[in-house]
Amino acid sequence: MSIELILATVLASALFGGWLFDWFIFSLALIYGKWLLHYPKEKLSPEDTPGVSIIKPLMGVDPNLKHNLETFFNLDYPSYELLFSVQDENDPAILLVKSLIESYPKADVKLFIGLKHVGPNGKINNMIRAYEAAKHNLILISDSGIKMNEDSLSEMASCMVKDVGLVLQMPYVCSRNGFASVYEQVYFGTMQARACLSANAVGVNCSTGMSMIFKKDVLEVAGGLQEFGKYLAEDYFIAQAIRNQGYKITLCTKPALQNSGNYSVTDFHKRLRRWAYMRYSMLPLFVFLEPLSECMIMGVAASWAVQFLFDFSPMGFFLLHVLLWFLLDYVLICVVQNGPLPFSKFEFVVAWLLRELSSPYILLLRHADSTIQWRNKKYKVRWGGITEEVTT
Ligand SMILES: CCCCCCCC/C=C\CCCCCCCC(=O)N[C@@H](CO)[C@H](O)/C=C/CCCCCCCCCCCCC
Ligand SMILES: O=c1ccn([C@@H]2O[C@H](COP(=O)(O)OP(=O)(O)O[C@H]3OC[C@@H](O)[C@H](O)[C@H]3O)[C@@H](O)[C@H]2O)c(=O)[nH]1
Repeated sequence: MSIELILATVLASALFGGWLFDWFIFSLALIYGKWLLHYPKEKLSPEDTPGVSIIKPLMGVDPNLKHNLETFFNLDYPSYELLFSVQDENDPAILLVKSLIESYPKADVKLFIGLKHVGPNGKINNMIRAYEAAKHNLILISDSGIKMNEDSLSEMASCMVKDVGLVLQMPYVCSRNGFASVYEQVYFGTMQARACLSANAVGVNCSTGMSMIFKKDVLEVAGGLQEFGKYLAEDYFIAQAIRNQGYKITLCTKPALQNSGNYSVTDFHKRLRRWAYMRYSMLPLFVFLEPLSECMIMGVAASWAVQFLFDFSPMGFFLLHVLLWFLLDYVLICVVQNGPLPFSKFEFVVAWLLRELSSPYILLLRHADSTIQWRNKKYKVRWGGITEEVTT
């Protein structure tokens, strides 16, 4: 056997193994998702509910912000405080928060204006003063675009049992008008849900910090929130630090409802590109692994592998692969939605195809620039996650 043939056989076997592994990830996500999201967990009794400090870092106003923030004033939870932080004193979000404070005079609310610089991460800088002032040990960090149901906080708190240090809400989205909303929903209900559910099922850190509740005393042992200002992916490193102390990280039984009023396919692609940039820069192994978890890329690679190993028709294999992936993605989004999908099957097909066909391009785009833009700043993330702000 020639060396070329040996190498090709090893490569084809590895790709075929990777293809089987992708179906394992799929199965894990479906089973775990059904178990987690469809079977209600025991609720906390009112006397067992710990107080929660909710930090809302705000930057700018969008058409849904007032409605989203108002849902935090109407939570069905006995003891919580709301800590709004706004870094720029000219930010229109300040007037909005003040008007909500007037409308809800009984709410326990504080507004922090101005940032404390502890590192390049703007979100952390914005939140530090609120974090320091928080009076409860349980802290919920909740991004500006998040909308809560009345029972969302009690669902999250009931997942925070003794050996758990961090509860995350899996990212999902509210249904809004237009195709961009369908597109976001399809992304978070398929690709992201697959990674997030399967990873959490086996204890792999796949943390997205848009809505996460943690124990302050545990984070303090790791240096406090300020310690994570040096990372852009502060959510990933906070989760890692909490886990290093022997605490579990768990997913909440209800997903996070992102409901930003400004959304478009182009903006969403920019956000996905930023996230891919962060993952690739801090965990370079992802440059190879992540494309192989994409339907089209793995389909092409596995089609070549089965032709080489088993003399199977690559075109027939590819079409079967895409069909099965598509069907399982549809089942997965139904599991995540946990109710009727708010769009038609046709819209799902179009959004799914656009997502699957554009994602290799987005993953490639990550390599086009060595810096990344987040809100009004540019950053460079180094291997291992340490980040520096780039000023031009
Ligand atoms: C042969 C195939 C091997 C497949 C291996 C799987 C490779 C991972 C594939 C996809 C990753 C998707 C990433 C999920 C979304 C993460 C969202 C995100 O970027 N969030 C950032 C902003 O909030 C955050 O700062 C970054 C966090 C880092 C996430 C690391 C994700 C690890 C996911 C691993 C999933 C593997 C599951 C294995 C189960 C057996
Ligand atoms: O400079 C900044 C940037 C952002 N933020 C706040 O951070 C939150 C998230 O910002 P965006 O919506 O722009 O970004 P994303 O939804 O992509 O964030 C996500 O990716 C980056 C991670 O660090 C975040 O934890 C995660 O939620 C918002 O509440 C925003 O107001 C700041 O307070 N200051």
